[in-house]
Amino acid sequence: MNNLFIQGLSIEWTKIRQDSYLRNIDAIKDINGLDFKKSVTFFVGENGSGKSTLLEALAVAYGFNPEGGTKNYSFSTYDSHSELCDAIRITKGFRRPKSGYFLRAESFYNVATKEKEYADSEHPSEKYHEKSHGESFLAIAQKYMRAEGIYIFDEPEAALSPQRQLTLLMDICKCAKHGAQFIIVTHSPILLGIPDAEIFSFDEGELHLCEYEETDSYIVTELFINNRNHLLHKLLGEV
Ligand SMILES: Nc1ncnc2c1ncn2[C@@H]1O[C@H](COP(=O)(O)OP(=O)(O)OP(=O)(O)O)[C@@H](O)[C@H]1O
Repeated sequence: MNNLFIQGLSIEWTKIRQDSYLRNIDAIKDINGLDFKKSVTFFVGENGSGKSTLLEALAVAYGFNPEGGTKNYSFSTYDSHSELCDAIRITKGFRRPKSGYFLRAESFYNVATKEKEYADSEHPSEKYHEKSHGESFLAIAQKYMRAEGIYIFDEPEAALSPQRQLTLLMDICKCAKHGAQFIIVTHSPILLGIPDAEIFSFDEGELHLCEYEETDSYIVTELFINNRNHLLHKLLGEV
């Protein structure tokens, strides 16, 4: 027993159509239950391996808007979320989060637009559209991240420089140390380095736990940096 807000999930496959594409995603199709044991959980894997599909379903089942934001955001510019959202059952802990945010790179523009619309004199807009992509992304993460919150992030590194990824890493560790929970899809070898995190890999079929050094993000980055000339020669030949 731990004190996480989201302790695990299960999928009711009877609620998913027989011809649904979800049944063809190798890492998802055999999931019955999944337990979270650490305050920081990562989903890693190749493009198209199903990370965002599972993360989005988890976020929506927990009460977040499919396109992101706080739990108070309620809008939809397009209805693209999968039937997995209705089939997921979340095991909740006994604590209630004091804050929360579902951050996703792909619909961040729409969330920033809504933030402006929702603003009033008591809650002035942060004018995210007037900041650079990376500046606004980090600003929004920092505005909502605090102790005892629940945070579901889909590729938060997408707009961030390596230095700002380190800033985000520090903020995540600080909040996690004080009771926050993070579930994060990432390709970033920097963020994945967060100590004592649990990493679920969506590669090689069934979803499984792996070590930092076993992730492609680490292996490919390490290989490239330490063997750049050799690797480029192999990849590009005499071109
Ligand atoms: N509406 C849909 N209809 C059919 N297939 C879909 C649909 N949405 C997603 N898929 C497929 O489901 C698979 C998983 O997609 P998902 O976005 O979860 O991948 P991902 O691991 O998050 O990838 P990335 O790292 O590129 O973000 C992909 O093969 C994708 O083409």
